[in-house]
Amino acid sequence: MATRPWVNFKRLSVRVPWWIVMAIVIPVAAFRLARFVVHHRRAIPGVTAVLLLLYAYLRFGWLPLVLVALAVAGAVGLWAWRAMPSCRRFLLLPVLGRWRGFWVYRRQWAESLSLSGLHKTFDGMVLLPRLVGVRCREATDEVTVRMLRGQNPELFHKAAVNLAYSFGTRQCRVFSTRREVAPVRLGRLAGALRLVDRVRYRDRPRLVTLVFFRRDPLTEKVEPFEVPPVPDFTALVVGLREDAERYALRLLATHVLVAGATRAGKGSVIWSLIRALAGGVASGLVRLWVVDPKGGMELAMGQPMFARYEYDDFTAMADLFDQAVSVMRKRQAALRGLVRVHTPTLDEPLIVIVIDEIAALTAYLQDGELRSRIAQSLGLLLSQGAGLGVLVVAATQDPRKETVGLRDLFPTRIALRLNEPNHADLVLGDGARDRGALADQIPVPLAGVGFVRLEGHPEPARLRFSYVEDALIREMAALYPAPVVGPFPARVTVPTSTGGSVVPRQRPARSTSLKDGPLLPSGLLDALGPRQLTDGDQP
Ligand SMILES: Nc1ncnc2c1ncn2[C@@H]1O[C@H](COP(=O)(O)OP(=O)(O)OP(=O)(O)O)[C@@H](O)[C@H]1O
Repeated sequence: MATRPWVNFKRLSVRVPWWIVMAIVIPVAAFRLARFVVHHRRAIPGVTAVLLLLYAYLRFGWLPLVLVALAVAGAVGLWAWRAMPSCRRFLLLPVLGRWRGFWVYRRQWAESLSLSGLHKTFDGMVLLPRLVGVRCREATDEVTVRMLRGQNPELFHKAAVNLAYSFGTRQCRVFSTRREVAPVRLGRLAGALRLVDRVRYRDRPRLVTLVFFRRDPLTEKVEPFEVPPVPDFTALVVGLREDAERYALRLLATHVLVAGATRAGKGSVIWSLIRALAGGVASGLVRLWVVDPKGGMELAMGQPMFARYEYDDFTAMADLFDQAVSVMRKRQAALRGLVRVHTPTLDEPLIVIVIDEIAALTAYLQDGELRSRIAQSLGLLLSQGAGLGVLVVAATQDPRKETVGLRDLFPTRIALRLNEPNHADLVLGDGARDRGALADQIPVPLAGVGFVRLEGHPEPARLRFSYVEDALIREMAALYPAPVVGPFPARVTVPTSTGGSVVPRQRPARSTSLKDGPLLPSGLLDALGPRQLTDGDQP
């Protein structure tokens, strides 16, 4: 016998007047859509595409949608197969940015910012910083935020950790200036483009950029980069930044101090830099004067690349610095009134003095007379040598003033793993640690990871220097030996992996005059400007 239902829903149902519902829903939906499009003009192509697909579906059914989906998937697959980098840059990362902007950031914005203490109350209203845009990079999400009136970037620095965890990441860095800098414009339209750039890249103090890390690209060892035949002293690629972009060090007219606890990877900074300069070393445009006071433990393998190499005789080291001062003085006399920055040429090359442990010369050296002689010469070089093409690149384990009294004379400073929390401020300047340079928290296995100040950015950037293995150093030494020239010939033997030593092939230096023009890349010539070239030079 059929059982009757307990409740007969059909009898309870009410007839819906659909025409009334549609008369309300359609205008409301149209109005909201129009408002969305007005507020998000960039979404117009997407909205148009969705409306067209909807129309196609209503008119012709599923088939057109399936065909469009197949065509789009095929085109994207082909693009990714043939040119993955451009596909990532122009399609995949922007799409990811849209998605994460909507799903991760906008959806949780009010809650996360309020709970992180970044809201304010005014006139009975709760105000929140405005999310301006989200851009995905290889490893990071860059979220641009307009601060409220009465806020400054320091508030965001303090809230950075809370923000990171609120949005499901472990690390958030706050930058108060633009992440990207205006490109160097060359060619016919350069003038007009520079004008556009001045507007486009103008300073906007009320915007901060929150950089959230989806993954840390610095946990993997960074492979050495290719050796440029002509080094660009304004941009020597030596490492990888936390946003997975290459880090280029500007060596032109600066001195570099590398500070790091023992086994922090100071050697990898020096070798990455030497590798980036190797092309210039072989051509004679760069001369490396190397001082290795730890008895040649760190740098001996690259000896053929060095125009001068001192590792056991402290008097010879002091002489080397004195000779560097006299080169500097000669250049001063020759260039006085003509240029402000020396342009390296084969006759007047860039002299880079590399010191593996500067404290061994300025603090630990027992002979007080020699120590003060070295300190005086170094002081002169550091205060006057940069513009004259006599540069100092020094490493130290201890960045305190007692050990490196000349610390503040190094304009470019790199902090690797450090022993004390306050050492980051000593190296990178006051407040660096508060702005994210947690150099004392770099794990021991992450050798070669450190912080630097990028030009124009108050917040330090995190990066990892490339690791140049011993075998590659030997190969570099054989491929890019310094040309033999007087008056300071290098004492050259290369230790081999089997314990013996060889004398590498060395080429005589090619003499040139200023008439041949400096062997510099166009980017550097542009940076130096036409005033820096003497009459006979051909850029
Ligand atoms: N950039 C790097 N990437 C990966 N591993 C590295 C890197 N730099 C150094 N290392 C590892 O850390 C070890 C110590 O490196 P390195 O000798 O350069 O440190 P250091 O700071 O110069 O040491 P010391 O204070 O003894 O002079 C190396 O043997 C290597 O295994």
